[in-house]
Amino acid sequence: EESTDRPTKKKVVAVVGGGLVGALNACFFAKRGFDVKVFETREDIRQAKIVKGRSINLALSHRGRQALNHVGMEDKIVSQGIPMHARMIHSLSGKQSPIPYGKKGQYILSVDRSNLNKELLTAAETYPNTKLNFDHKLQDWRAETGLMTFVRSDGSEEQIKADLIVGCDGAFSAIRKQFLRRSRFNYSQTYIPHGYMELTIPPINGEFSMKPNYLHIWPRNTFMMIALPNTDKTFTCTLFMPFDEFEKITTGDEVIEFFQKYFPDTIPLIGVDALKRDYFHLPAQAMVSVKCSPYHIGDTCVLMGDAAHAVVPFYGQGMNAGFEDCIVFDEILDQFNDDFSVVLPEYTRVRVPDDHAIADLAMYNYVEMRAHVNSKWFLFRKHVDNFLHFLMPKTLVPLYTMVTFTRTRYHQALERWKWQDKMINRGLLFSATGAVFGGSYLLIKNPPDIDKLIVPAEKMWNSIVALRTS
Ligand SMILES: Cc1cc2nc3c(=O)[nH]c(=O)nc-3n(C[C@H](O)[C@H](O)[C@H](O)COP(=O)(O)OP(=O)(O)OC[C@H]3O[C@@H](n4cnc5c(N)ncnc54)[C@H](O)[C@@H]3O)c2cc1C
Ligand SMILES: Cc1cnn(-c2ccc(OCc3ccccc3)c(C(=O)O)c2)c1-c1ccc(Cl)c(F)c1
Repeated sequence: EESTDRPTKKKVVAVVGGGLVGALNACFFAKRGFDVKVFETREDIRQAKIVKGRSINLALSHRGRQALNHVGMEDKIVSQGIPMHARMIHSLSGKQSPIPYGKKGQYILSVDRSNLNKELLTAAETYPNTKLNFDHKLQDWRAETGLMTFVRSDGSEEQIKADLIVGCDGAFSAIRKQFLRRSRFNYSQTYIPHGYMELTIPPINGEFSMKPNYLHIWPRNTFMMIALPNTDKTFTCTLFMPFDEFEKITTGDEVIEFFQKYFPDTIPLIGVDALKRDYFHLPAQAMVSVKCSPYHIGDTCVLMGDAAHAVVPFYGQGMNAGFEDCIVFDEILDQFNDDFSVVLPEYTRVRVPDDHAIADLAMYNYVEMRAHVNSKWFLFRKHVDNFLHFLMPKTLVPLYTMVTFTRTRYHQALERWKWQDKMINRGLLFSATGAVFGGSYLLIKNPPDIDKLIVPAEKMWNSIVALRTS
């Protein structure tokens, strides 16, 4: 007779990848009472000296904050971040133009990547039902049995079985490899021609050398640079540029010549010697966009974070989307009482359209900024967005606002933006037609002295053309 008082054995959830999403996911699953085992290929970064390579700071916005809030981490992480209330657009002449994101409370946060990862790992470790296993690299796994093989840095192997495997092992996921061998698994990856490189703006006399509470942007069409503030009063600049442009610059003098031409105001801020040194410190890094579906296999495995959807960083949403994955999965676990056989397919059905939408939006931003966006155009577009939103706050919400400051589903934000764009174009068309007919009527009624009209019209046209092309 099965004893009724024996507690049902806790299901084992293996989180592969102890990066930002994996560490947060461990907290989500641990909070639900699962037996959570995290496997991370790297050593414990809380003991390691420096984490090389990846972007040093990130923009945390509403979606990511909501996920942190769910596991009680929002206040801690926000307190260690720096609010950015507006964009600060740097023109070629060095003029700085702030454009607020919107209402008072609407700001994004610059957070340190490594510190965030450490805090989340420590938070996961506070749950008695969570075990962190570092120096565990997933080598292989089997969907049929849920059996995983990990290899250690000493070459030894370890086999682990779990009820659920959560692949949070990033854009080059080893978990996803098994998905690629299966029929009807859709996969696409795109490396963009741009690379990125990080540079540092040090403090001046112990103080920030630029206004700290801004997302600093130098939009130069093909070349773009951003700077996010750090708590040590430095800024981390990220230079985005085509690889073949990076490759043309081979000497320190050529670096200075390039910055003199495109980002002259940053030379005294970064420093000539530092610029010459840091530019050659690490090679430019690649950026890849990965889309796939389904996100699950049976009731055994699910992909989340960059393992499911790596996006180009031109919307500052990759981590926020991965963090939101955790909330969505948790909500579906609630809905279907932790029944993985129902939860996993439902997660794919609900989440794939949204993660694909943000991947498309990020790529769209990249293409749009690369092609059209210099500082004048950036300012014009954002002021138009803010003006239209001011006129009709409920009807016309800027896409950036929906994506960054709400939890509007990404695919619905995209659809709404397309609808709004159509309305604005129709509106512009309607008012232009009205102006033409109305103007013609007035002209016929009382013809003006045409010579006085040509000059201002030409000036207006030239300024519009200049906006688009200079
Ligand atoms: C230049 C740049 C700027 C960015 N800026 C922003 C931003 O401003 N805002 C934002 O929201 N996002 C930003 N992102 C995106 C963000 O960095 C990623 O979306 C986020 O790091 C994804 O987290 P993740 O945990 O899914 O993957 P990762 O952070 O890649 O973590 C994966 C983890 O899995 C581990 N791992 C890998 N393979 C294995 C294996 N076989 N076995 C075990 N462990 C393994 C890795 O060591 C790593 O710890 C940016 C990205 C870049 C490149
Ligand atoms: C890290 C982070 C967080 N958010 N954003 C972001 C992205 C795009 C934006 O507008 C696109 C646009 C401006 C003007 C016209 C069309 C589109 C805005 C904005 O509206 O301020 C903010 C970034 C970011 C990341 C990389 C680059 Cl290169 C960059 F410039 C900013």
